[in-house]
Amino acid sequence: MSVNKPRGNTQRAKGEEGVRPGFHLSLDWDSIFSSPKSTLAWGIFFLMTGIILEVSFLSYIVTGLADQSVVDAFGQESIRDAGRQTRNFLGVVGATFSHIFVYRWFGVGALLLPIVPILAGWKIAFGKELLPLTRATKEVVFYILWVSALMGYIVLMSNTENTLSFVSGGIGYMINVWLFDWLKWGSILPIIFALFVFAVYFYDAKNLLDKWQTKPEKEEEPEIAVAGNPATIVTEEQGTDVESKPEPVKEIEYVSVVNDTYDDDVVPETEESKEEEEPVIQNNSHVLEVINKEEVSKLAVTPVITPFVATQVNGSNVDVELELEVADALTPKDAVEIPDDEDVNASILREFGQYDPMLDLPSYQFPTYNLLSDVIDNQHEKVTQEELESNKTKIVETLGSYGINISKIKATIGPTVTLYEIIPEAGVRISKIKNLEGDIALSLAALGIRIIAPMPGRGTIGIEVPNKNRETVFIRSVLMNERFQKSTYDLPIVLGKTISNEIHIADLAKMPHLLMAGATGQGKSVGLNVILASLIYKKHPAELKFVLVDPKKVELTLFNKLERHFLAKLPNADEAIITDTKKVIFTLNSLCIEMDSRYDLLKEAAVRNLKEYNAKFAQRRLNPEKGHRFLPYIVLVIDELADLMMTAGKEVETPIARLAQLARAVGIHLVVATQRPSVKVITGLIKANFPARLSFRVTSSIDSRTILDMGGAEQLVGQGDMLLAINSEVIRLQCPFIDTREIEDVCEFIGGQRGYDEAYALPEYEGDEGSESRSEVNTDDFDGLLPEAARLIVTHQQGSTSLIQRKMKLGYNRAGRIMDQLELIGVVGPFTGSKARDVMFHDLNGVDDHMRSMGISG
Ligand SMILES: Nc1ncnc2c1ncn2[C@@H]1O[C@H](COP(=O)(O)OP(=O)(O)OP(=O)(O)O)[C@@H](O)[C@H]1O
Repeated sequence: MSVNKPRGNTQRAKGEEGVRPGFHLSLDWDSIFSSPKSTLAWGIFFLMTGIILEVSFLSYIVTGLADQSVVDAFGQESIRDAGRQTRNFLGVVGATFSHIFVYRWFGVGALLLPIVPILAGWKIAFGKELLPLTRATKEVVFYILWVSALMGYIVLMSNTENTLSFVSGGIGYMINVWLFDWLKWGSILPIIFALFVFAVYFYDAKNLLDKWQTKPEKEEEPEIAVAGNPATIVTEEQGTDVESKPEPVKEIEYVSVVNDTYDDDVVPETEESKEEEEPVIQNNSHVLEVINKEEVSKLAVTPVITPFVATQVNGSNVDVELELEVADALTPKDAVEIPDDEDVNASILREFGQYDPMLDLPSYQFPTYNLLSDVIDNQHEKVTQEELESNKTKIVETLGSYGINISKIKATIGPTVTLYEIIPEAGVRISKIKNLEGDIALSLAALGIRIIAPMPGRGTIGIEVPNKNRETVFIRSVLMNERFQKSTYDLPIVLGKTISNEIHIADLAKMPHLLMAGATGQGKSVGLNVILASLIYKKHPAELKFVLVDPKKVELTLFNKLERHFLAKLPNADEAIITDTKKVIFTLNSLCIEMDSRYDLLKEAAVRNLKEYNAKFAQRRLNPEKGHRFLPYIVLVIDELADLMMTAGKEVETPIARLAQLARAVGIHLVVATQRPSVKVITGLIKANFPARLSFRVTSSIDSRTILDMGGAEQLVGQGDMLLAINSEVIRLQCPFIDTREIEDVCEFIGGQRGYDEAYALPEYEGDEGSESRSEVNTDDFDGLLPEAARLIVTHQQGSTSLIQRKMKLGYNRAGRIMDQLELIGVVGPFTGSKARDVMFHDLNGVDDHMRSMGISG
């Protein structure tokens, strides 16, 4: 727990010189407080402390004076003797504690003190709050002092200091002695005033009073209380407040992510708005004041938020009626039309705290690292001195034989390759070295030479030579890496180890999509699994959903177990992992609908991206009654694009391109892998929208150029050796290795936990039934020129009615009818306004086959 860290630091600061440093390093406060056993032990410790204090205090109240002499004599006689004499139920310890807390300090008010350790202990031990801890602690502190002061007044006024001073304790008595000098008997007034101020601020007494005043004549008054009961009374008793609600989250390691997701400055904003909105709801004169302050929009709080309250309190609509009355008194129209981005319902926020999606699955446990194999990589020396020397000599000799002299050479040993950086003598042209790439490779007799001339930002020329013994980078080591664990990215993914053995972590949310290519067996599937595992280890199921498309049918099936935690699927779909091309088309279109509806929500909330939207939702500034909901990130993973493009062409390309173009801001990100990085698969449209591209080894430099816009990927050495190109930067990385068994264990670990009732539901795609019934379309009514028009449209790749009109010399009406029929049979997309319709086929054979399958010929 982060709260404990300072303790470790303080210790270090104080006793650094005197204590061996190793001692401090071995104290892992995090694990002391976070392991289940120690949490239970600490919880019970606090519980016991609370109980001991309470028993001691109660006992002292009964036997206090008798024990006072024992406590006073403490230190002058043996503990044993003192123990025998004391009458406290808990002996000398009980008597001493009570003497200090009751007699010296707080009097009977001290009886409240043990509530704090008891609540804290319960929370630590059992992970649940009996009452909200923060709020209860504040109350306890206030009442201890207040009761002490009140008792002090009574004792002082009744002149019973000698017999009853323990009732008020020293503090309460002294307060009254001081007040008495000023106010005589009137010193009770500040004491009562303190209670009043506390009640106003802490229980929002003014709000309650206002509520009571605005509808005194209403018979429904008691009903409101009843309707509000389940939520209101519970919260009042429990005293839920903004700070206390998110506390359970802190107990899971997750807190850093939560903090990142929601900006810190959110809280003060909420606090302010709390204060300002309350008058608006209830009192006309306050409303006018607010208008003067140009905070008109806050009026919208009234009608918009109340239905939300109503739902929260068992669907009662009493509050709704009340609030509409107030709004009518002003300008109801204005009030309704004001956008709801100012809809901050302070009372809901105060009562329920910030919305925390993770509380849907409060007991969710993140997968542990021991599910991953802890093989320590080959301990033997990876690259020997001889290997380095011999490569160096060969490089120097080869270049020398072409008249290129080197002034300096430096080697960096990476997991898969060693980078030799050379500085040629002055006057040598870089292109000359680049041209000798093949010759150098030949003379080094090694596969996978890659020459980087010049190394960006280094002023050198790099030659990467594969190591004889390569290192496997195991997933466990990278996921346990501190940089990954502390990463604050929204969607952190580990991509691999760089040549200088650093872990390369990227934020998929910023990428914002990733295109992967690689010939068969070069590590694509392992790479995809690594990406999925990174996200699973960092994200709570409430924050992230996967849409998994696996046309190969075998690669992603293991993730099936995550269905009720991390997967999203179409309603009525049997399997969450999509293997069928037709279903892929539906899913992609459904994702487009999800994207559009998310955009609508963002627009209505007047925010620019998903993060801002969710933060606003968490602050309860968006009304679920209006369709607002917490939006998890969605990551669409397609394991084999080539397959889909070959079978469905435009039908797949168009939605993918649309998602890639637009979905970033609404938290939908794509990871698309393909074996064949040909231009037919990675079309210009797709490529243009995937700025981040990753290539494992490919078979030709043409493929490398298609995916990376540069050669080099054909020179990689396989088994996860890869090049990552983001914008114009290219990095060579070794992908971590994750085994099928490890994936299986992780998925089983998560799948075995309580999940959601079902997978995250994607919106229904209406084309669903439409396309199913395409084969049942009555083709008899179709225009005889339909096949010809279809070919014309496909040839020109332009879905326009005027094209049919011009080329086929038809009237507008007939051409229009034909266009509608083309849409019906799925050759063109729906009408999109002024733009031409999308053409769903890109070759004549495809469209002919399609028409034949529908019984249309000609
Ligand atoms: N990062 C890695 N580290 C070590 N070995 C790896 C790594 N990635 C892949 N391999 C090895 O390569 C083999 C093939 O990997 P993978 O199944 O990921 O290839 P692929 O590109 O998905 O092939 P295909 O397209 O045929 O499914 C793995 O079984 C593993 O032995």
